Amino acid sequence: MNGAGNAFAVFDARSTPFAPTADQVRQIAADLQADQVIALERDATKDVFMRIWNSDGGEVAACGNGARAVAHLILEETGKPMVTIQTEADMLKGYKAEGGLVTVDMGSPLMGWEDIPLAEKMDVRGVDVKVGPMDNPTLSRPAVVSMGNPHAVFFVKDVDAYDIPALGPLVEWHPLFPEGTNVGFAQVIDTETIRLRVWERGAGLTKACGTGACAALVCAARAKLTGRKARLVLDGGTLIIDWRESDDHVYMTGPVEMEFETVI
Ligand SMILES: N[C@H](CCC[C@H](N)C(=O)O)C(=O)O
Repeated sequence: MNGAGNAFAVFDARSTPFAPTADQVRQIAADLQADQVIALERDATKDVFMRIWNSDGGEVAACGNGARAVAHLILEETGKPMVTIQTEADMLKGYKAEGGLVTVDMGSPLMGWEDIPLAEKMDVRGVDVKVGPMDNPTLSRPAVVSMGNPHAVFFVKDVDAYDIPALGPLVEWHPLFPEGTNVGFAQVIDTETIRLRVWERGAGLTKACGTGACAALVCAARAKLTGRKARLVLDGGTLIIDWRESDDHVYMTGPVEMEFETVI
């Protein structure tokens, strides 16, 4: 399945257990050119439990576009107006939106150093990660936030001016991030539009990143660079991110496509 350019291999494990090894995940992701591998499992109280592995084989707790793809599947399957998806990180709600789009309520952003997590106690507004020459760093002072997974967002003048495959890994596994981090390169176009490219933890430069889009909007709004709702323009598509004051939840809306389905 494809969510705004993010490619997923989704396995329905509600009847047949699916517990791949890291090597098997890597092989599946390579064979199907998937950014993440996702397994749907039964859940005692929610419509489905969603497990997520990055293409490097590591299991993670959150995947925004993956949640939208799963929401689309379960909304179609059940005909319900809203579906609940449990992940390691949070309980998410999925809804049909206008124009065949799908919305997922991603819950509240987490901003404590232990939420991200960071390697030491600090005010997250003071994170000073430098990349490149110390006297004239290529990147510095990312905004950091967790959407159930860690994100470091650099606000830059031109996202296309950066060698993301060279710079991304230097931040992804920086010692300040003991569990690694996703690395966003965000260019504020206007108060309602952000151009975003993401070097994903465990998956590299992808065409879209749902939690990355949420993270970039939250960090931009927190810094008063945009309002609390904006269009996030990624290489693979556009997401509407709305960080609502009413409940502090971040709502992500965008396209989902079933690329092909098979029985194995
Ligand atoms: N690479 C992310 C997981 C997938 C995130 C992305 N595909 C999304 O849509 O949120 C991580 O390691 O936290």
